[in-house]
Amino acid sequence: MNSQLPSYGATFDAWRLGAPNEWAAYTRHAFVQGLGDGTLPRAAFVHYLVQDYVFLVHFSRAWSLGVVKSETLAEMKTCASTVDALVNHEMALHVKTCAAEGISEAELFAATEATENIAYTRYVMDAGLQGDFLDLMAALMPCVMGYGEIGLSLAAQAETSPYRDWINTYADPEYQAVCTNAGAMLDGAVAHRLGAKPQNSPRWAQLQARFTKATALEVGFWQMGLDGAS
Ligand SMILES: Cc1ncc(C[n+]2csc(CCO)c2C)c(N)n1
Repeated sequence: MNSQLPSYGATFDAWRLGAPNEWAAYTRHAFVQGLGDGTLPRAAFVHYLVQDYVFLVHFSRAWSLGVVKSETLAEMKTCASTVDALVNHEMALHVKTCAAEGISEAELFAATEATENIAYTRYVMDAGLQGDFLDLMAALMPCVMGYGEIGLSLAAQAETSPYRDWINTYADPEYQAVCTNAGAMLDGAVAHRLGAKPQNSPRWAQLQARFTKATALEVGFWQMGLDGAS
């Protein structure tokens, strides 16, 4: 385990520090350890991937809401390119892996959502509908950055793990750059709305709470992957 955490920008790093228990439960979950050491049952991985496909559909909707709530072109560009990456690239990994297990894309799209899945994606969507761009980003960031951190922490095990494609997707410098860029965009968005000392803003605690809740919902998602396959 890599004990040095990657930095993805001042705002994200502060929010991660503000949710130590939830963050550790998310990034060091038994599901994650099983991906690294190869002990994760294949059925749990496939169950997770089918749910994750539906998750990505709703995450694409949430990032699309980010375009709507943007106040600068830089924000709009990040959100628009994330939607593109999700619907035209990231979901393809799920389709390919599931096809090898005999599950078609139509079946993926029509999969029944697990309660933990509904809870997470609708929480994020509501954060964006009820709040502003920062509320939405606080709910979206655990997903983006958490997978970057998990990918890096598992990279050393990739060669020997049957889940090496999954690990390499997120350990890849290209995905690390996605995290760094998202973090820089977030820092800009925070400065734009809350000024140079955002931690003094009355909104800071509320944003931290949204980030912490979304992180806890990631823990529930891993657990659903483990439990739902048995
Ligand atoms: C439960 C769950 N959490 C996070 C991710 C990772 N992820 C989701 S969207 C995206 C791209 C940028 O937002 C990434 C990396 C996932 N696949 N499933």
